[in-house]
Amino acid sequence: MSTDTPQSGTNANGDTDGNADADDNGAVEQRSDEPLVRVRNLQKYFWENDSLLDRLLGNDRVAVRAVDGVSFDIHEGETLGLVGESGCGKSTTGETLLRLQEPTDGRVEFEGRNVYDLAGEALTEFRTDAQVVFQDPFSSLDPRMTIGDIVQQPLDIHDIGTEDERRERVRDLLERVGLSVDQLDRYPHEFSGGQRQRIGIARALALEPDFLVLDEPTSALDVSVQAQVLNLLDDLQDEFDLTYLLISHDLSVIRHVCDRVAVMYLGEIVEVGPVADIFEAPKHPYTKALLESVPRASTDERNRERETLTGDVPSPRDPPSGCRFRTRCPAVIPPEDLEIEQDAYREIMDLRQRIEGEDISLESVGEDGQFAFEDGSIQGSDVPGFVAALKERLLDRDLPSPHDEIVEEALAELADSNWDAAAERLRAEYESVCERVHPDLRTEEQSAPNQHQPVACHLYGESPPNAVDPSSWRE
Ligand SMILES: Nc1ncnc2c1ncn2[C@@H]1O[C@H](COP(=O)(O)OP(=O)(O)OP(=O)(O)O)[C@@H](O)[C@H]1O
Repeated sequence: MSTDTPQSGTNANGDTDGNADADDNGAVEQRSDEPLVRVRNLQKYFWENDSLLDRLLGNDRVAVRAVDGVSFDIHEGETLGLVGESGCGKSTTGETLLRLQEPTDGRVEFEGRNVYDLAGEALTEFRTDAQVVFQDPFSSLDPRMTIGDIVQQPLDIHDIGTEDERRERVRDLLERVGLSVDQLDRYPHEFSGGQRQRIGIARALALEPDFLVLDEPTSALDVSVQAQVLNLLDDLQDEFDLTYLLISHDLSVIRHVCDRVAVMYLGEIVEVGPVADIFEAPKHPYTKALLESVPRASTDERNRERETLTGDVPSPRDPPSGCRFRTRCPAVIPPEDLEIEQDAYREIMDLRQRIEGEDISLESVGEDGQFAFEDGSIQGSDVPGFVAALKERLLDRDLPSPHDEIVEEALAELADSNWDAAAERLRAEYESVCERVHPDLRTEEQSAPNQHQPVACHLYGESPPNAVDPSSWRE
């Protein structure tokens, strides 16, 4: 963990300047040391409607794309933060890379070996070296076991040492995490939340691991206790040369303890970089919005107009095409030849999304059944009034010409319940590169040596698809 002194000059996946020497011509020689953990294109899908009964009933299998092709490295001794809104796939990433879940595709190397190929002794070694601390100390500790037995359990399972040696190790561990050995024979319910998390940490350390996945280690704790547990993790990292993947939705935790941070959205990583760069100069519109949504301490900052994340996170069962954030993105890129202000474009894109999702109650438009639908259509003479009422309900602003006319044409299709035609009218005019092309995040191999904050966004492509200045859309 950094204690607020993050690395600088780190490339896509954590190579630091200290390890990349520039020669006289400015050419940079890459560091030779391998990351401790290398994740490449990791995918984990959960399948719904996948039972025998579903097959007999002819139900289609549905993939929940919890993790959908993530790549990152974690270097020895560092803390990489994984941050994103609830449900974006953070825990599944952590569990899959520890092989607590089988991957759908992709590769995870730990000390250079593919974790998913390991068997026998090599697998046991990996299970010893890589451990996890879960969020909820209440449910992750067996209530029927004493804490001595809980901490000793991994030593028993791996048959390490004699009974006396194991007991001695448990005592050492409990003391090291700030608990008293007198408490050895007590049960989890006799401890506070913070103490229970210390027990979970002691158990994770029992086998002397090199690497810990810390999955929201402090989110179930009172704020006052959170700092104590984070400080303990920091001390333990120094003392035992630990490498951490810290999963958290809490940006202040990430900022306080991480060296680098990977920002996750809907199963993908959208930006990676040193923690100071990500917090001070975020690039991806999602990262910016995530940071904007954090309450500010200073009055100046509090009074500043804040653009927070709006709109629902789409389902991982059917993620948006192209950039997954484009359905909420305040910087979604208009077609090259279109003259339109960003706010108006966003509003039209939102309207199209609602039309595509048939997410408008047409029967309730207007006053008390003003527009009666018969066989899916309203009377022709009512169409202008219907379109005006729809606009009033669905749009927050008056659109300039010619956009107003195009939107009216699309809405008029809804007078005949022609959802597809309405969506098509808008798609024909307003389709964005963000929905057509998936922006990839470069991996270490693909990044220029001086590119230390890769971002998966068309605004930052080598040849941006549209002349939008990324710094201009919000300041
Ligand atoms: N066993 C499962 N079966 C089906 N879907 C699952 C399963 N586990 C997770 N998911 C889904 O996968 C997606 C990612 O979940 P995950 O718990 O990894 O997200 P997260 O970012 O860790 O969220 P949180 O912070 O709320 O824990 C979610 O949509 C979740 O509902």
